[in-house]
Formats: sequence, C-alpha cells, structure tokens
Amino acid sequence: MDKLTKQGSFAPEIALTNLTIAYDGHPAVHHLSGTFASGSLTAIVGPNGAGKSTLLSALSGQLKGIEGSIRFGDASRIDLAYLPQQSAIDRDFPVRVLDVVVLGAWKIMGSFLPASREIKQRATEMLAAVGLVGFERRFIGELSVGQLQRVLFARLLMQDAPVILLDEPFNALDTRTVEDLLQVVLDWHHHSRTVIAVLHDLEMVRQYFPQTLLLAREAIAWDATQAVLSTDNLSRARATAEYWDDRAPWCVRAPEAGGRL
Ligand SMILES: Nc1ncnc2c1ncn2[C@@H]1O[C@H](COP(=O)(O)OP(=O)(O)OP(=O)(O)O)[C@@H](O)[C@H]1O
Repeated sequence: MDKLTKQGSFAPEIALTNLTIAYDGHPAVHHLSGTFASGSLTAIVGPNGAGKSTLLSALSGQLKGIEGSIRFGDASRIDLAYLPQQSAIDRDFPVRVLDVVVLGAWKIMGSFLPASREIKQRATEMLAAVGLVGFERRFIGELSVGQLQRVLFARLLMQDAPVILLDEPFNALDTRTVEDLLQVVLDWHHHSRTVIAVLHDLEMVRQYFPQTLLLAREAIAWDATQAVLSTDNLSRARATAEYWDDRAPWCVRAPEAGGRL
C-alpha cells in the first residue's frame, strides 16, 4: 500500500525485476530483483565498484538497464530527487546559492523565468532549514564542502519529491553537518517519503536505516538492516569483490566465496 507524504504526493514502491546494468557490455549491476517499499528508508552498502552509484543512477533515469525493469508503482517513471556525489558538481560554475536552490523548483516554474518572489522566498526558507541564513547571494565556489552539501539538501527540500536518492551524502563532512543533514533524511522518512542512500558508514546504517541492500554487483542480501549486515554477509560481499574482473562479459557469476575475508 502506497503511503501519502505530508505534501499529498504518493511515494510509490519501487520494484526491480532482474535488473542488469552494464557499461560497454561489462556488468556493473546484474540480476537484481527486489522492492523498496513505499515510505521505506534504505541504505545501499557494498565494496568499492559494487555498482551502488550505478544503481542509483539507473533509478534516477540517467542510466538505462540492458535487461530487466524498474517500476515505480504502476509507472515506469516518476518525479524524484537525486543527489549525486559532490565530486560530480562543477564548483567553478559562477552561480549563486539562491539560484541553485531555486532550480529545485524548475518543474513548478516551467518556462516562467525568472523565478517568482514566492519561489525565491521558499528557497530562502529552505536555506534557513539547513542552517544557511544569509548565504543567498554567495557563489557556490566560495562555500566549504559542508556548506555546499547543505545547499544541495536545500535544493532537494525545494524539489519536494516523494522519492529521494542520495549518493554518499555524508562523505567528507564534519560531525555537525552530518548530524544536521541526517536529521533532514530522518524527517523525510518520518513524512513517508521513500529514501534510498548509498552509504559507507555501517554504524550509521545500523543505527538509523531500517532496511539495507548489500550489493556486490548482485544482491548479497536485501532485508532488515540487522539481518543484512551479518558477519557472514559482509564476508561474502568482500570475497565477491575480490573475484571481480572489470572486463568480464556480462552474466559471468563470481565463484562461491566460502567465507574468505
Ligand atoms: N561511466 C562509466 N563507464 C564505464 N564503467 C563505469 C562507469 N561508471 C562506473 N563504471 C564501472 O562500473 C562498476 C561499478 O561502479 P560504481 O561507481 O557503480 O560502484 P560503487 O559501488 O558506487 O563504487 P564506490 O563505492 O567506489 O563509489 C565499476 O567497475 C566501475 O569501474
């Protein structure tokens, strides 16, 4: 059953069926099936090169699978908010903080540019919600890594989407910023949005994320976090990673890990 967000838009369940994603015929994610329940909060974890960013990018619609499907309830596409890794953002681009946040509302604005006073006012409120009062006219190149991540979260808040995808949202941030932005994530969950985040901090995952997908190109486990992050599963994920061959043709499965570290 889909749950209603506070804003009245539905967060559909997201069903993956035999999803395979490849770059130039080489597998990055393969044979992945499972469901992100409506309103769930899920961490995607796994070794480097496990396909976590690739999966998120496919969920966002930026990459296409070569096999299988992604369904959002009854639809093949919906409005969702996607935060890529910060390294994907060109900080030299001469754009002011308020304009970055306003861009989160482009679907509402359509071609009615420049943004209305109401939209600018809302963007200012979103900046305040992430602790950036008075930052509106700064250029993004003048911000610290943590301040820029707060701006990008303000843009996500502005977008007000029922599904939110976050790729390593807390990477290289100080403790205070992590605490503040984690609270935004927990609020989204509290308001029944579906949130999926790629994370490396397993302690954070254990403490705050009820569901986890442990990925090593294929799903090692996808269930309640406590069950997924067992010693055995983590060993299997690591062992699977050791067998990876980036040039392998797709559908060659890794041999059984046998509990190796
Ligand atoms: N644009 C690309 N072109 C070709 N291969 C790619 C591309 N992006 C990723 N890959 C490959 O796909 C595989 C999965 O990469 P991906 O970035 O999804 O892993 P990840 O789990 O997010 O890793 P990390 O934890 O290091 O960020 C890797 O072998 C990577 O080299």
